[in-house]
Amino acid sequence: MKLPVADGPALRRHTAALLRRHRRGLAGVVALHVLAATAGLAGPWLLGRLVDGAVHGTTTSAVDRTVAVLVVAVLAQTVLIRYAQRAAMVLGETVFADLREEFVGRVTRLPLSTVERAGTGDLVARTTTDVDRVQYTVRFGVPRILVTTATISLTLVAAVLTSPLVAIGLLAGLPLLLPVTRWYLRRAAPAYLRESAAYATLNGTITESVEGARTVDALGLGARRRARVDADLREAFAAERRTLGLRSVLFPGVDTSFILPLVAVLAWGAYLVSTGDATVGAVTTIALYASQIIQPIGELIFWLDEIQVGATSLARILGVADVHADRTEGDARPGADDTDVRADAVRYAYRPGHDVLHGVDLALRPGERLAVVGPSGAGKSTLGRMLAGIHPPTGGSVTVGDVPLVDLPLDDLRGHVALVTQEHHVFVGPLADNLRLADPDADDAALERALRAVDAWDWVAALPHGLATEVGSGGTPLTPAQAQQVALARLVLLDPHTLVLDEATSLLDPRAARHLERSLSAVLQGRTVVAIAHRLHTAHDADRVAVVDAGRISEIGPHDDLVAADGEYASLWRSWQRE
Ligand SMILES: Nc1ncnc2c1ncn2[C@@H]1O[C@H](COP(=O)(O)OP(=O)(O)OP(=O)(O)O)[C@@H](O)[C@H]1O
Repeated sequence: MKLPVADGPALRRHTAALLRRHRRGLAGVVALHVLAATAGLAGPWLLGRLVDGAVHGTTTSAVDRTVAVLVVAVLAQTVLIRYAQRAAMVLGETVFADLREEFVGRVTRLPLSTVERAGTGDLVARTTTDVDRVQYTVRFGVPRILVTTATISLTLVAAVLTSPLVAIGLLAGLPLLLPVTRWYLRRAAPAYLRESAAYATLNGTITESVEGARTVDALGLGARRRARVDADLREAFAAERRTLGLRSVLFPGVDTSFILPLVAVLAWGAYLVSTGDATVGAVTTIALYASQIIQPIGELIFWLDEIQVGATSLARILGVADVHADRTEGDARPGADDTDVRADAVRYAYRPGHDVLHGVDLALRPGERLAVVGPSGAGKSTLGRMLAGIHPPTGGSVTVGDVPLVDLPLDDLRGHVALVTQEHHVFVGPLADNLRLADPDADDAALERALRAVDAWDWVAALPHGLATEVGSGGTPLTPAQAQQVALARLVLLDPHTLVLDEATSLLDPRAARHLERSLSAVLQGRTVVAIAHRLHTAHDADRVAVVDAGRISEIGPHDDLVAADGEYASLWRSWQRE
């Protein structure tokens, strides 16, 4: 599954709305640039007058006056450009900050099931490379496009006002410029989209290979992974060559079309002077305009090219919003004492048509401890995720007090059922903030109580700044066991009545595991617990055991009953005892 990309109309709608939101800033920037460009036009016009003066006779004081006005115009232009550029940069930053906040909102609301299915490579590329590209375009591109468009338009108007006949020469470049630019722009968007997608895929493959290096090594998958990276590289190379090919037509075409107006103005102007239809001064002014306009047109085309890249990235960023929510909140809420969690005919498929759960029925008894056992790949973790409301089932339902889990707002849901796994990310920031993710309103005393409950207060109190200590990457490092205790303390704050434990302590060294099990049992006290058991002794101690086999619950009951029934569980149990 790939994350969606916004289409052209959506992109235009969004850009228009963004510009409308910042229309005042935009108007200010345009006004300042128009003033700066107007001051810049005075130079060629005054020089043209000087030339005419020299041809037809003038006085020294008239020349002095013209030069004085020229100096004032240049000074005014310099000052205006300074403020115009400053305003443009501020606008770029404001617009980008707006975009970035919107994007963070979108990404953090993405359904977990979508992120898992799409893989993280594409999302990481969108949050890094694409955001960088949009940032560059918005910060520098948008202001420069405003500047160059204002300069070019005003220069053309000034040229026409100086001498409409001579100004016709300025059009000489258009027959080449227009078709080349049109040809390019038509092809550029898909080509850049392909390039971004190719790099995102390459990123994903490389990240996956590095993260799974041990598995790749253990299974001897090195050659296959290399072949995949090579294939991705070939695609990225082909995509890059295509965009380079497009640019290699655009740039020479554009360069040639820049020279043509200057040559045309001089040749056509000389003819008009000879017929008496133009003055030498007017030709000088317009020839200066023709050379003055080259740089802004070149810059505008450069930015139109960059804008293609930025627009492609923006389409990828906006596309994230097109991911459908995997659940819709309903109004029904379970009663305060309604803690019955049930699964009815639950089916689930990671890929359409490939069910890994085939209609599971399970009614948890409040306060019981249920161990879920079964062969690897049988669907235990998947069932655990259904019971915790992580993924909506593709068939059937999981309810708490008769309300489907996926109809509850996420904050509410976590107050009923929570999943505990061995992945415990510690976020960069104060330890207290890490805990308040579970309950933003908890005061320090509540945080301390939660930490004491999981036996973690001693080490937290010994940290340099206690609860305020910065943890996470770059801060005070926490051991895996400490990170897990922080996660358990969050559970205490969430206070769900039902917990699903999936491999919660399996990867820790035995000493840490024993310590943690103490913390864990404090958390489990008085709650309904579904423990996905990878070691059968957990099953032995549970109130009931559910055996999951090939996506179905094949047996369920107390340990002793199942052993006496001499079914699948009994043989699992016997083989475990023999080990
Ligand atoms: N994210 C996923 N995408 C696609 N298929 C998946 C995904 N996660 C699990 N599966 C598949 O679903 C099936 C059930 O997997 P699950 O992890 O639920 O089994 P399990 O009983 O917990 O196994 P184990 O004890 O090995 O963890 C397996 O065939 C597995 O390959």
